[in-house]
Amino acid sequence: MPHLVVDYAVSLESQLEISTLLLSLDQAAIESGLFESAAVKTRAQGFMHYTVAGKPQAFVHVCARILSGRSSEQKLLLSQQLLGVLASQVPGQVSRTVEVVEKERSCYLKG
Ligand SMILES: O=C(O)C/C(=C\C=C(/O)C(=O)O)C(=O)O
Repeated sequence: MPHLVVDYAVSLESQLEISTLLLSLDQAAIESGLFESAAVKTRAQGFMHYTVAGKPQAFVHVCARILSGRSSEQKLLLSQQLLGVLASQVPGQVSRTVEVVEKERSCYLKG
């Protein structure tokens, strides 16, 4: 399954419902047209200690772990759609970042 793994500053929990954010990211991944809706997995982990540029600024980072073989354009579109969710749902002075990481198709196993 494509895995959407969200790291975030726990301070955001006072302004943001993380479960809602995960549902929106899940929806954006499906709308990218790259995945079966049943395949997308999301999870989030809050961090208490963090810095951005040496300051304790809040952050949210999404790592999309997808099977290898998509084009650069497809991966960029996915990143843009996920970042759009962060831009619309995460308020304030927050570092918002997205990356796409490929899982090697030949050794991705399911049990
Ligand atoms: O294997 C599948 O087709 C579905 C799947 C993972 C798919 C991706 O990660 C992807 O399409 O990038 C799965 O784990 O079942």
